[in-house]
Amino acid sequence: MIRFEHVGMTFPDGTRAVEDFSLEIPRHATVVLLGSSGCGKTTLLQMVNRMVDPTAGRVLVDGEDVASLNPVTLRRRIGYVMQNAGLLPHRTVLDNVLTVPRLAGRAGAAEKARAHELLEMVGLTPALAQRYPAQLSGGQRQRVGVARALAADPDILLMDEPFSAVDPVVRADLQAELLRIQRELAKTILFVTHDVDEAVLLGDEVLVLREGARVEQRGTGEHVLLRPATDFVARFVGGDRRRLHVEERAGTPTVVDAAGRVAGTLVAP
Ligand SMILES: Nc1ncnc2c1ncn2[C@@H]1O[C@H](COP(=O)(O)OP(=O)(O)OP(=O)(O)O)[C@@H](O)[C@H]1O
Repeated sequence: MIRFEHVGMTFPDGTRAVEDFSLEIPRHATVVLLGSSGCGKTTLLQMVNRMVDPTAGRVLVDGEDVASLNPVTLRRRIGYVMQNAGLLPHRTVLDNVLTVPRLAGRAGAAEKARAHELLEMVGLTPALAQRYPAQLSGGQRQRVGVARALAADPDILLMDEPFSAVDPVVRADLQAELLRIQRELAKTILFVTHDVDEAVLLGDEVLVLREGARVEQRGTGEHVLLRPATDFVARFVGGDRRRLHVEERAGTPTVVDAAGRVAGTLVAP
């Protein structure tokens, strides 16, 4: 469980990245922070693993104030997947996945076997384990990033626009893979994106943010699409340009993609 209690962040240069933000993310849920560039999404995410310490309020992980926890120990408990994967270039794929176990002094046969399992889980063939990041495609690198984040078996995954640097087809594959992994592993996921379709697809709950991490709307993705609470949300989720839209099917508001396939039904919040 992750809980933000009235957090604020004013950087030393006076930039007020987060004004007053509160949120509780239940265990095993995926919550998506959706908003345009600079609205404070990354700052919020990084408060959870103490890459940023808020200047107001507090963040709790499983009931503990993260400010009271050692940042290094905390980060080993929390998986972090960033844009462009952030792999170590001079380490093989396998070694990259073993980064956290190695830091914790546990990179024996059992951890190596688990790393191979994780690579398979994210859809990579065993032959890739000995390659270096530069010898992989962007999509493969992102998969390694996800495997690395899972290697310490964390309860929490922080994902900061993890799929934004790949083409739409690879992106759709990675999203499907994440949904499958989440069904199997049931992590608590905080996911940042500026892609509305991605937010609707992945989020049990979606928060639409604007500058200062002000919450314009929160609810299921379908609700945000069907009933934008403000003009800002309506503009942000667009109308005609959406791949996903809502239409009435057999009396039920149904989310349909551009090809007419059903992506979900609307459930009251
Ligand atoms: N170290 C810093 N010092 C000063 N301002 C900062 C710092 N880090 C971030 N900011 C500012 O805080 C605001 C929020 O930044 P943040 O990276 O959280 O936004 P974001 O929503 O994640 O954006 P993006 O989608 O572009 O990654 C921005 O105005 C940014 O310029």
